[in-house]
Amino acid sequence: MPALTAAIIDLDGTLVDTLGDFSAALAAVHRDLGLPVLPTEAVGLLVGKGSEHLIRSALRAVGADEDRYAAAWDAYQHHYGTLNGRAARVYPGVAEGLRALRSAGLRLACVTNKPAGFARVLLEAKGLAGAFDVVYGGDSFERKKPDPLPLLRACEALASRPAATLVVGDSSNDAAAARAAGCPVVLVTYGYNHGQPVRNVPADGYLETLADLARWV
Ligand SMILES: O=C(O)COP(=O)(O)O
Ligand SMILES: [Mg+2]
Repeated sequence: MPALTAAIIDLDGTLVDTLGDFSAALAAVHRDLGLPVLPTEAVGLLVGKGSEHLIRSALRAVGADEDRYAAAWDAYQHHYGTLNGRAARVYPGVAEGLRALRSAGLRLACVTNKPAGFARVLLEAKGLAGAFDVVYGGDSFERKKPDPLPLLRACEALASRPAATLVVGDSSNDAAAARAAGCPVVLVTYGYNHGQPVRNVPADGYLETLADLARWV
């Protein structure tokens, strides 16, 4: 691997455990619509492919009609906006890992499938915003991860070649986007990964915590 000049880090399941926020917001949506509420573990299997996917999959999981989607989307914007960050916790080792990358001179981007507005508010609330040169969300470009587009745009913004830009994520979605963009990728072992064992996803390495990033720079 060439010397790294930048890193692109995923948000949900990598920097912050947001499952409590997702679960509370979806529960409020389903209550508003008079639908059954999904247990948190079931929500965890649906996180990582953006809000549209999450809302649609949750409706499908409780047997609701497709035509409830527009109302569910509006309710979700409201509830997630209100609850954003409340039940979310920064994972152990994150502050240390980000410090190691910054002190090695790397430029940093946060690229998530979460809408950019929600992502920026969450990073700010958790004291992580200052670490990042740019933050992009699932609504920043025409396509989201696993498409490589958001990662390629982040490389441009950071003036870093993909081969010298390390992607750090928690799911097959991050790995597929990184591979397609030509970026090396490491995956954390504590995230969501759609409920599948993350070590089955091909990657350049696996991290117990982001503090292990010190070995990569
Ligand atoms: O699906 C989401 O909203 C969040 O996904 P992320 O893992 O890309 O941050
Ligand atoms: Mg993630």
